[in-house]
Amino acid sequence: MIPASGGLCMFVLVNLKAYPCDPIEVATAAADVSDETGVRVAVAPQAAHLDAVAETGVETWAQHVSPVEHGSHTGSTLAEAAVDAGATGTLLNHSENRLKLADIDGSLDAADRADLETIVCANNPEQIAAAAALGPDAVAVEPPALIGTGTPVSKADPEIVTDAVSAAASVDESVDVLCGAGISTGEDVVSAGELGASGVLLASGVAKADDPRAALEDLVAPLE
Ligand SMILES: O=C[C@H](O)COP(=O)(O)O
Repeated sequence: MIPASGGLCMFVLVNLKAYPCDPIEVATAAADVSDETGVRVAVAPQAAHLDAVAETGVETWAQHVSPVEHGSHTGSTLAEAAVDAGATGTLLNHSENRLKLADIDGSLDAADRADLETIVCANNPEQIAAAAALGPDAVAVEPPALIGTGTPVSKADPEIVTDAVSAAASVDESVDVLCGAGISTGEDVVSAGELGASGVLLASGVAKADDPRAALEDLVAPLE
């Protein structure tokens, strides 16, 4: 799933959550930075912004898709609608949008049906093993206490990353592992890679930055 980029092979996925940033400004910067460096960078905007973000040319991910098919499902995010809007992947079970096990499974089925790449988030290595057993393309370990703090998981709790990598591999070696929470610099990304992660999931370091382009350039600089 994760293509090589420079010396260290890392995927940088920027989740815009519901932050009051300009999604087009971030997406345009992410597309440019990805084009200029060859590093895989994707943006996950609000569902209502998928179309506009995808039009910038950046790799575009949904923040969630619902475990439903076409039908009477008011308020859902249909996987096929996300694809029509330009998404090529989806997060599932983010710490801020926890799902029941059956719903994670159902959302994975919906994503597979629509041909969306998938990353299932989890709090700890035990949950990572359970998530990997459901057959996503990747999992992302994020300790909730570090989310949005600016304190990188790769420094504050490196064992949770190495343990998550081992846990996923013990279930299915084809499932990649990302890590997230507090990642905001290129040094954090390198540390994550050295711990065995194939990518990073981050939000505030870019979405709340005064200069999102500069933040993205810093994140990928060591990967070129
Ligand atoms: O989806 C992103 C994660 O929750 C990390 O958020 P953060 O980079 O603001 O800590």
